[in-house]
Amino acid sequence: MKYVGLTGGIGSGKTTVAKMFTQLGVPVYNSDDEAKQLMENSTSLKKALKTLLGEAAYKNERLNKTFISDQVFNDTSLLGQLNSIVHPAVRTHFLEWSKQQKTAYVIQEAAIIFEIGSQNFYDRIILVTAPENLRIQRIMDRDPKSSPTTIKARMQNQWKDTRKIASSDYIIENLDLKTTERQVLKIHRALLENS
Ligand SMILES: CC(C)(COP(=O)(O)OP(=O)(O)OC[C@H]1O[C@@H](n2cnc3c(N)ncnc32)[C@H](O)[C@@H]1O)[C@@H](O)C(=O)NCCC(=O)NCCS
Ligand SMILES: Nc1ncnc2c1ncn2[C@@H]1O[C@H](COP(=O)(O)OP(=O)(O)OP(=O)(O)O)[C@@H](O)[C@H]1O
Repeated sequence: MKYVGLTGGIGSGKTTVAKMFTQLGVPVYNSDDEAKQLMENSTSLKKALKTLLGEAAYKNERLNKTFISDQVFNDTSLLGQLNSIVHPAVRTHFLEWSKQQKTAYVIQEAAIIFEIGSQNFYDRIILVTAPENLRIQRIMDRDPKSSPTTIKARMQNQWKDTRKIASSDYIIENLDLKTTERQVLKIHRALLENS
């Protein structure tokens, strides 16, 4: 079974693309969602996060996402420490999940792959791109609580597309959905042929 990484900056359209692969029968692991599950349900992760960020990291045992975001996306060192607690747990969980899949390849959707040096873990990497101003607009339309400032704070902690393109196997320029769908189908066929 091949491991395919699906990455892209905030608002590029990873989840939109992931859903297209799901419709083709490909199992997709959503790292953002699974990380949050683990951060809320694993006793050891909760303990480590409270030690790192303080008790305010949780509110009624649920992740205090606004508090954590305000802390880490403006402090590279703190974000690095959070990543080093959460990402190994996500990797272990992803590998367990993969064992239950029966397809030629599985996809791990993850916002940061190159940034944490995990590109060599994957057999192939798909990068979703879109212009930065369009990405900001999409996030603001999706989440009224967001602002250009909070979105740019996350972007500051992600590589620019130009840097990621060189090391990716497939690039999806996600502008109009029909063209994106066609690109997804082409990549799916190529991945099946090569497996
Ligand atoms: C800070 C948290 C609680 C904010 O939750 P929220 O629901 O607002 O955002 P969500 O997790 O859905 O992420 C949305 C987008 O933010 C950006 N983002 C999230 N984590 C990171 C990160 N560690 N580095 C850079 N960008 C990130 C990505 O573009 C991502 O797609 C959450 O993002 C988090 O815990 N991040 C650190 C752990 C992590 O890296 N998770 C990602 C999967 S491994
Ligand atoms: N080609 C497109 N045309 C119009 N809207 C789009 C397109 N692609 C994505 N969107 C919309 O933009 C928003 C962001 O897309 P999506 O959630 O797929 O991005 P993401 O990269 O997974 O975001 P995040 O980084 O926050 O996890 C969503 O509301 C989605 O419906």
